[in-house]
Amino acid sequence: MKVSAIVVAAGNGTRMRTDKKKPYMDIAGEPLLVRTLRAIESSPLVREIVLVVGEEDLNEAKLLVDQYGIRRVTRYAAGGIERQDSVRNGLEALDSAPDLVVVHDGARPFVTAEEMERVIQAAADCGAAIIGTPVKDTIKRVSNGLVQETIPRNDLYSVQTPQAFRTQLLREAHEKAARNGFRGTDDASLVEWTGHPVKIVEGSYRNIKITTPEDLVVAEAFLQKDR
Ligand SMILES: Nc1ccn([C@@H]2O[C@H](COP(=O)(O)OP(=O)(O)OP(=O)(O)O)[C@@H](O)[C@H]2O)c(=O)n1
Ligand SMILES: C[C@](O)(CO)[C@H](O)COP(=O)(O)O
Repeated sequence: MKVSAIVVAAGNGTRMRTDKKKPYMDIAGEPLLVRTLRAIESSPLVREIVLVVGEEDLNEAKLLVDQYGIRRVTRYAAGGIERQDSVRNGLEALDSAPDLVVVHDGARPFVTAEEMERVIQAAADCGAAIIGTPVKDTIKRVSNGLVQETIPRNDLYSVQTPQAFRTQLLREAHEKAARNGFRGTDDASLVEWTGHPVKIVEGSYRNIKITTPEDLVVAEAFLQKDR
């Protein structure tokens, strides 16, 4: 079974509020993107990685990959306006047609080989699988500053990446979404929208997305603890 990964790292990182672009920011001595690529490479199942970065950052990304000896990045693609566009560009850049494709955020450096294996196995069984964790907070729907309702959380999950799919299924979902103007914040939502079931694989609260400055503090604390 051939498995390829698409790592999307072409976002603006606006919520991080720094001059340096988020994937190239240093976290405890190493760029965020390098940490994420190493985490993906720790899975023996992933044979090649397509790295999606901002067009203007292609040279910087290639330099990092060389400098840090990341071996499985075989192709690059330029990012799009939204995450969904970046994934689509990554899909188009895939070398051949792998059996499965795993999409992962460049901003999630704490994914483990074990999580990758479980999500890949689940996708091999049923076509589409994603990592998620049960919601810990109480969730309320709010409108105009007023709580409208409290949503029972016993069946709510916070969804992460990696998300793994049969390649053809993900390609068709992206193509259909593009034709119909459907937008989603993750790849699974496109597949769900086509009517195909998506399996949830229980993940870890450590697999955070580095989004705001507080996340850097948490990330450094995790790394400190692991030393
Ligand atoms: N047009 C985009 C938007 C997002 N991403 C990637 O998708 C992942 C999740 O995005 P997130 O970090 O939430 O968003 P950013 O766009 O990077 O940040 P912000 O929303 O704060 O601008 C990140 O690895 C980001 O680089 C991407 O490749 N292309
Ligand atoms: C795909 C994702 O990581 C799932 O949590 C997330 O939706 C991407 O983040 P964004 O803020 O929607 O770009």
